[in-house]
Amino acid sequence: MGRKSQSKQTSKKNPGKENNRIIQKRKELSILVDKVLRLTSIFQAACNLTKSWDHHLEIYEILGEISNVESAYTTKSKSIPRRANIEKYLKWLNENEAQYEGVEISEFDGYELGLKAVKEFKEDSLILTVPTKVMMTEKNAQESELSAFIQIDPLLQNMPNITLALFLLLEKNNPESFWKPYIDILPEKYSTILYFRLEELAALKPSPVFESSLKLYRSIARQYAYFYNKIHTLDLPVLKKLQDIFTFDNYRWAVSTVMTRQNNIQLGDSDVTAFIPLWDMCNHEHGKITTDFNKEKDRGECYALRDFKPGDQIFIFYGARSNADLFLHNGFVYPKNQHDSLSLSLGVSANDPLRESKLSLLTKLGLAGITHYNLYKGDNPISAELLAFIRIFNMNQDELAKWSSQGLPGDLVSLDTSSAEAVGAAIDKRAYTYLLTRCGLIRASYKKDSDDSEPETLHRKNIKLLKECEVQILEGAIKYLESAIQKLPTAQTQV
Ligand SMILES: C[S@@+](CC[C@H](N)C(=O)[O-])C[C@H]1O[C@@H](n2cnc3c(N)ncnc32)[C@H](O)[C@@H]1O
Repeated sequence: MGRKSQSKQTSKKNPGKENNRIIQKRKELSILVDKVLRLTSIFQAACNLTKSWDHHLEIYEILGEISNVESAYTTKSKSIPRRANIEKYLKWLNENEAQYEGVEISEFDGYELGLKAVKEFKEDSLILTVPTKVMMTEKNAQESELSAFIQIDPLLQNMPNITLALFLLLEKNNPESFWKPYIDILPEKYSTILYFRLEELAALKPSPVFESSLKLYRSIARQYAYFYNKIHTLDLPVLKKLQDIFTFDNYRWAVSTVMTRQNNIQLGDSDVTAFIPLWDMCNHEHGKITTDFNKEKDRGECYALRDFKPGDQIFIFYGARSNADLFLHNGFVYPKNQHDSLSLSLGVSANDPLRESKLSLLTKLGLAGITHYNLYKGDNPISAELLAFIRIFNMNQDELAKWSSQGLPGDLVSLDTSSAEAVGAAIDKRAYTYLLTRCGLIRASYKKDSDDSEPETLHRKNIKLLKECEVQILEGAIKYLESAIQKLPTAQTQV
């Protein structure tokens, strides 16, 4: 606080002193940013989890220092709570011919803002339309002053979501922005892992999302450092504008806004990444995709995925995504998720004497490069690919030789009964038993860390829900495998 107000006064009274402060800030930051770049480039993907975590601690600490330096030198303007901006937002939408009759923006417990029906909507009826002109898209970014940077930056050329994040930052800092009413109703912060404290991230263990979270954090940290350097070394007017706005805190906000609100929409001949106002006020529930782009009318359209009565929250279906995906990229967990899955890390050990034969059989089936297989929620937890892996993984030398001699051993990668007969109960018994043991061990690892002493924050709530869903998947798979083993013909199960 003290440092911030000091900075303001100094700049008015003594511009020379202010210049020195800026130089000092840049010096401090460039040392820290270099550290982030070095740390994020030496990292080996094959590191074990303990090393990944130690590595994360280092990155996290340096980013903490970066945030401290950046906030000490920045005067934060007072922001108006998003709810207070709803009226202006709706007026802007009206002026730009968005249609949303019978719909209100409202607060819903556990969802923040959402859309409320104030009249009845029958399933498949049109709820709202959003003209292209109010959407903020990667195309707008390409047509803006940012284009000079996009043209010379390979990262931006290949990652439209990052382009959109930088464009959003520029527009947020532009009081004249056409999208100001939209930007003013965006959340101030998010429940993505970029906002998690260390203890919260650690509480994700043993979920496989722990590892994915460290990866995501590392990648955003590296992007931040990469862009920091570009912004402060390249001589482009747009980058001069970004110099004061581009802080780690602002970047994680922009990236999280994109992660939680982006849509892909067919504009012209291409698929573009876009923010679609109003449409992106809808929260998710299970159902069918009911959002579309109407080329003739040049607008996005959102239809009712089911009947909604006055007073109901209007939901849309975000797509068939696992809770791991929703947690990581959208910052929430959907307990009734019918598309849930759990990622298992599986591979042939370097010490396995039959490694070469197993890998060559996996290669034939196009599975050699796969390091993770999904277990699914519901009656069929095992995919054909996972079944193929556990079958091959559990074969002996003779079995490997037999199956390798075939052109394409399609029966190995099939859930059909006839294929199971061709593979034989002996292999399947070993395969299922192996997976059962593996699932049992993973399930047991979830028991250890039920720490209820921590306050129930949204982050903690999501972590708890995610792990409960993962345990459910594991228990479903265990039941399925026990029953599958029992159903195998006993006479043939001898090896
Ligand atoms: C596209 S926005 C929807 C509007 C958002 N609720 C808001 O206040 O701006 C997506 C975000 O809404 C929240 N959300 C959406 N569906 C949800 C659900 N089923 N349960 C909990 N939160 C949800 C998550 O925070 C997610 O990142």
